[in-house]
Formats: sequence, structure tokens, C-alpha cells
Amino acid sequence: MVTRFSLPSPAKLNLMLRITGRRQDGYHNLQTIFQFLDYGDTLDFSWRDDSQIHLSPDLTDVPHEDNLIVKAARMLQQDSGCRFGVDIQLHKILPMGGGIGGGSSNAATTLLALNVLWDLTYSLTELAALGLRLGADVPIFIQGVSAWAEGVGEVLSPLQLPETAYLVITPDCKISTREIFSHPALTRDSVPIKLAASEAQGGRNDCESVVKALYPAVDDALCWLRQYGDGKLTGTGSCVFLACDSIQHAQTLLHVCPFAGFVATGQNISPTHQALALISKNSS
Ligand SMILES: C[C@@](CO)(OP(=O)(O)O)[C@H](O)COP(=O)(O)OP(=O)(O)OC[C@H]1O[C@@H](n2ccc(N)nc2=O)[C@H](O)[C@@H]1O
Ligand SMILES: Nc1ncnc2c1ncn2[C@@H]1O[C@H](COP(=O)(O)OP(=O)(O)O)[C@@H](O)[C@H]1O
Repeated sequence: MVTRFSLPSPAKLNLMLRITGRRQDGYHNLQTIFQFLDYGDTLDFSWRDDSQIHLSPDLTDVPHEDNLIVKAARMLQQDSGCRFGVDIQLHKILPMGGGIGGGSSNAATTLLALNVLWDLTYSLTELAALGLRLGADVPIFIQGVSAWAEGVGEVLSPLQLPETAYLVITPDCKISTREIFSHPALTRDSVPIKLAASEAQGGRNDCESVVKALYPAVDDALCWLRQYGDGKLTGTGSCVFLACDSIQHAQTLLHVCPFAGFVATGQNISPTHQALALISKNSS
């Protein structure tokens, strides 16, 4: 039995995002393309023989019980009736409210890890259904392959994409997803399109105009990126990104960039799943 291991909890990008309607419950129907990055947080998990769930350190501004890691662990413990517990150490590098899915990724990594640590036998579909209760973005991180997504982001069709190098700018502002989705000026009537990998190159993000109007720092970052190519917003922001010819090209741009950011490579298989495959290989 594996009793301690570490897993990556990667960022995602929305390579395009269309909002095609609003449901009765207030959630929006989307069409988006998700790709993972080889950049993100790391979580260390250690098995406990009591039922306690410990997480450290706490995140500034996020009460312990609201942390999606704690919520995910408690949810799985309750659903499975498992009597074990866990110590979790979080190494956070992803900015919060950046549209790169850090909280959802942390929740998904926790569900995937505890399924192994507690020797449970949930399928990915079952874990994704549990994860959806925590956030619309959790299922993509559970499924772990780049995808075309519809519904609220949980109806996933795997998609092979070029594993492009990206420059990601992280403007110094935290954006609430709820704030953007409740804005009266948000475009929410885009015509649905058919699954098209070509959208990954040219697709737009329907949140862009509202986000730029509310957050000038995002507008500034996009203007800067667009000197060099087709800069885009991910999710509801605040991060913006540019597909580059190579990692070196992305690093050269980061070097002259007046804003904070990072360089990463797109991944069609989530780094969490890549690491889990190694853990199960080494333990068998
Ligand atoms: C917009 C996207 C695109 O990937 O990413 P982010 O910018 O948050 O990373 C996601 O759909 C976000 O997913 P997630 O961050 O898990 O959202 P949730 O916690 O479920 O929802 C936060 C709030 O956003 C609104 N919301 C979210 C998703 C959706 N399809 N329609 C919505 O209207 C709802 O008002 C909800 O109360
Ligand atoms: N483990 C966590 N990591 C990040 N954010 C979390 C976490 N748990 C709860 N949150 C809350 O979720 C919000 C959204 O976080 P995040 O997923 O990083 O951004 P986004 O939805 O913009 O991609 C944060 O602002 C924070 O209040």
C-alpha cells in the first residue's frame, strides 16, 4: 500500500471560450477548449490511521473549511464512508482568481490522490461527478486529458492539441468568476459551433470585453502581448497568454515583459495523471 506521495496540481488554459446561454439555475452554458500546463502547485499526501484531515499551510483570505482541498477530502470521506485521514501539505505557486483553475485543480488532485491513498475504487467518471459539486472546472482536471468542453464545462470530448509553449502573464488582480458571470454586459448569446480544433488557434473569449472594462491591468497586459501575436484571456481572467514558437521564444518575451508571468508548455495529459501512472507502476 502507498502511504505517502506528492502530486502536481497543474494550471489550465481556456484556449477559447464561448458563452452560448444561461441556465435556469444561473450557470452558463459554455463551449471551451481546455489544455493543461506543465506548471502548477504541488500537494504532498500522507496517510493517517485516524479520520482527521489536516492541511497546511492555510491560504491567505481562504478560511480553512472553505479551502477546496479540505472540501474535496471531506466530501470523499463522507461519500465513501472511509475511516482513514490524511495530512496534506500545499506548495502554492498559482495565483488565485487568475482563470487558470488553481482551486479546481487542487480539489481534483485531492480526489485523485485520496482515491489511491485510501484504497478506494472510484472511476474517473464517479470522481468527476463528485468534483462537479465543488466547481464547474473540477471535472476536466479529474478526466486529465485536453478537451473540448460543453455544458457548464463538464461535458468533455478529448482533443489532441499541439503541445505549444506559452508565455502567461499574471496581472496583479484577483477576479471572481461569479462577478464576471453576473455582469449585465457579458456576451451570453454566442451561436454554438461544432467541435473544431482550429478554434484552439483563432478562437475568442466572450469574457474579454467585460474583464478589460473592469480590470485595466488585464487590458494593459493583453495590449502588450498583442504586439507579438494573438494574445488571449483564459477563463474569466485575470491571466492572459500567448502561444509562442518555442520555450526560448517565450522566455525571451518574458525577459522583456513589464509584467509578472511565467513560461510553460501545453500538455494533453494532465501532469497529475502522468505522476499517478508512475506511482501505480512503481507500487505494482
Ligand atoms: C470560467 C471558467 C472556465 O474554465 O474558469 P475560471 O475563469 O473560473 O478559471 C469555469 O467555467 C469556472 O469554473 P469554476 O471556477 O469551477 O466555477 P464555479 O465555482 O462552479 O462557479 C463560480 C460561479 O461562476 C458562475 N458560473 C460558473 C461556470 C459556468 N459555466 N457558469 C457560471 O455562471 C456561477 O455564478 C458560479 O456561482
Ligand atoms: N486550494 C485553493 N486554491 C485556490 N483557490 C482556492 C482554493 N480553495 C478555495 N479557493 C477559492 O477559490 C477562488 C478561485 O480560485 P482559482 O481556482 O485559483 O481561480 P480561477 O477560478 O480564477 O481559476 C479563490 O479566489 C479562493 O477564494
